[in-house]
Amino acid sequence: MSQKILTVSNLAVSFQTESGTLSAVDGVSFELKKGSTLGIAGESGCGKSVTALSIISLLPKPSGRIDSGSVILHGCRNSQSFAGHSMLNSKQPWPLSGTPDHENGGKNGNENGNIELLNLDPEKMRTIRGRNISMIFQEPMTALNPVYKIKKQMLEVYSIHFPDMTRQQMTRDATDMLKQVGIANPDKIIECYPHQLSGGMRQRVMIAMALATKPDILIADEPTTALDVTVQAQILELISTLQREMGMSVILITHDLGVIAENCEDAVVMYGGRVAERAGVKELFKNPSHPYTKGLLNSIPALAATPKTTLPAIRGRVPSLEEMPIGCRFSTRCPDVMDICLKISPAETEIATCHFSACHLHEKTFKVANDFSNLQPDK
Ligand SMILES: Nc1ncnc2c1ncn2[C@@H]1O[C@H](COP(=O)(O)OP(=O)(O)OP(=O)(O)O)[C@@H](O)[C@H]1O
Repeated sequence: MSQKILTVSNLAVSFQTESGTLSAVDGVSFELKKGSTLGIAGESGCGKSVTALSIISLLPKPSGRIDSGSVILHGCRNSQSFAGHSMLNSKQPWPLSGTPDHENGGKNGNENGNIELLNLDPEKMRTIRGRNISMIFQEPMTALNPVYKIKKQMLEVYSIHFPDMTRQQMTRDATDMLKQVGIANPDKIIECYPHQLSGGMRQRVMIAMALATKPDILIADEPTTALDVTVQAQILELISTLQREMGMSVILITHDLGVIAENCEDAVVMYGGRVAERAGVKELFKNPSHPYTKGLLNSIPALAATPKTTLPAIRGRVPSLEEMPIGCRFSTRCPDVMDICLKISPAETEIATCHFSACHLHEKTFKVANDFSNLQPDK
């Protein structure tokens, strides 16, 4: 059984808007295994980014709010023990388990180094963010400051997390890191402004910044969407190489199931802010069960398909949060919709070992993960 590094349980997030309180993420649960890659897939607006931002407390304020749930970081490193080290020179992954969380004072953590990240003190969350969990975004220009050189922005990461390092050490480590992400002339590039670099180079710089602290977990939110196809493949390959070298765990967010198939061990398929299906990738692709997953898979073009083949698309579009249907959120587009789907949200059902689907079609056949007898019609 693989060791877990992150457990998300029943996460619920809402936004306060002019139309009222809108539920963006509702009862999302999954586990990230140590050293592995978990893919989160789904169409635009299904709650992938909101889930990721909730994990590191970066929901837009004040509108975004975590209503309930739990996010546990397992085996959190004690940051005191490595303050001032030049981490890039270490060939070993940082110890991930058994370190007591002294910093946490026992408030959100325990003696196994498990930390509840929701409602963590903002100061402590800042330490976790970057040091333990880093995130890279779809469009690096939104994360890089256009008016500062790469050097200033990279050194800021070091000075926040390793205040004991000298400026010289920081510059050396930053340059090494740029080299590690495949930038050929790092001494020159570090003196550039973001706009002087290509999209692929900027994304590499973002990855270098995110990995400068050798985080335990990297969250990559559509890291290649803004790039052309060849650069996409290079960036995904780079992430997976660095993951192996650093012993990192990765959450890879994408709308592309092909990317999930090639890069992930486990996958979560989200729809309308809920988990439709989750399983190991091999199992998911071999035995897709939720009508939404089946629809997504059917719409992937096959290499062997004849030209002009019409792909079966999922009818309709993802509803906005204001118009989300009661009952199953996929009911308005589902080819297998039944009466019950219009009234009651399906519970997650374990349809095979570690393979969960939230669909009424499966509840009668398989053991329901939650107690179905207590389910009430949605209001
Ligand atoms: N600040 C906000 N205020 C109100 N609603 C929001 C806000 N941010 C996100 N949402 C809504 O939350 C839902 C989930 O958004 P999210 O960005 O997580 O989707 P996503 O699956 O990541 O989509 P994409 O692939 O387009 O990034 C969407 O309906 C979105 O409109």
